[in-house]
Amino acid sequence: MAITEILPGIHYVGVNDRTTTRFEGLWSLPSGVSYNSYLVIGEKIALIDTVEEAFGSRLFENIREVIGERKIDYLVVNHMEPDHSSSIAALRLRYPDLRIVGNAKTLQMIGGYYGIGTGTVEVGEGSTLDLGGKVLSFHLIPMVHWPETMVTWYADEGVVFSGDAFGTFGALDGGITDSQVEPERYWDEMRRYYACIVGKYGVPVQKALQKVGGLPIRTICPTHGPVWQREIPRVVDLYDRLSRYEGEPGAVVAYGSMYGNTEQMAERIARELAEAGVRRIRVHNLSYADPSVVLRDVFRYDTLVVGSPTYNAELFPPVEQLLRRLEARCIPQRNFAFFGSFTWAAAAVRRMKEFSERMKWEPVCGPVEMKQGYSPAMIDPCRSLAAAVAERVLRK
Ligand SMILES: Cc1cc2nc3c(=O)[nH]c(=O)nc-3n(C[C@H](O)[C@H](O)[C@H](O)COP(=O)(O)O)c2cc1C
Repeated sequence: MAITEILPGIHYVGVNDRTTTRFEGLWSLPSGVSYNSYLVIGEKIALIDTVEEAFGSRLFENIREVIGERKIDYLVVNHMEPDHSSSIAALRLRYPDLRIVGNAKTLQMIGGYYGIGTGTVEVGEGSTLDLGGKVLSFHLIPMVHWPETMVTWYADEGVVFSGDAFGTFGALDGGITDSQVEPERYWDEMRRYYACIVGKYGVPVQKALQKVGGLPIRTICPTHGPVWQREIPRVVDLYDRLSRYEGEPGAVVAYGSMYGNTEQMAERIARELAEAGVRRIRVHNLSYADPSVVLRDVFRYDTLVVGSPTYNAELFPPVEQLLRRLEARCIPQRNFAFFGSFTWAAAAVRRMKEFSERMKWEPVCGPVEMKQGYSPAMIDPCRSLAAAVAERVLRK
């Protein structure tokens, strides 16, 4: 079997990106990201998805290494986000007879992005494509996380080409399948990818899981990260819990602070949480923390405590940004508590109360509001807030 052959006639031809610093211009990539693409070889050859345009020549080399001068007959486009579709135009130039397979929404987007309107094959829910010896079928999973998204299913081997579903950040350091890599390295990266990229779409992900969950899957080929075989139960369970927004017992304390006074409240609250028996506590100073890590932790844990100074009669901007991101992700439930500070006219605590009302998160207890500097007088109120939060975290 060739080095890239995952299963007979199915090859990994994706690439690693270790140079882009921010995915979507937003989310950090401390250990890179892979753009996965797969060749399915029957009597005819299909390529499933492409890679980010800047890495197109490497994709073409990888394809050539597997099939030499043979032609690709079909490109199946599961997902149109440009990190997977932006090599389509170059691929078409290289293989002019290539037919592009996608659903109606996909084909419309291919026209809009790449000006391609000919040599296409439109498929819908349950359509099949016979490669001669290998039959692929297509199943729509809209809004995971774009409207045109679909998965490709190869029933004979139980392989689902799942697009971004079940994907992770993190380049593939040598290994391709989960038995060739250390899976532990990827769980936090899967959470971070989910929270940043897919997080808003819990309901469509649940629908997709119900649809795909009915298939006897033995291999998941996502568009980012390892190919899943051994770890499928864990991967599906993680996606299920993330898309139900189910947090594990644990508390995130996220705060902003200019001069350290609100920070001292945060430190006190975290210490009191630990004293009360909470073991999983993650404290983030929002001016410095990586926003993708904060989002990951909020998705992971069931409790969130937020602190903010008043800043020009509003929340401190990094706190405001976090709360907006949480609102955008429609997280239905978290144990929530908040604290804040001001010097002459308070606003931060009021804004956080309004946030909890918009989210329909019933706060665990009343807020702690501090006027001017931190002093020992703040210890008791911080302890009371932490006690109420700890009781909720430990109740499970
Ligand atoms: C640029 C700026 C704007 C501020 N705006 C307000 C305000 O509108 N109302 C208020 O009561 N305090 C205001 N403050 C005072 C801060 O709220 C106060 O310094 C802060 O709560 C102390 O917390 P910290 O030490 O954690 O930064 C402002 C401070 C700065 C530096």
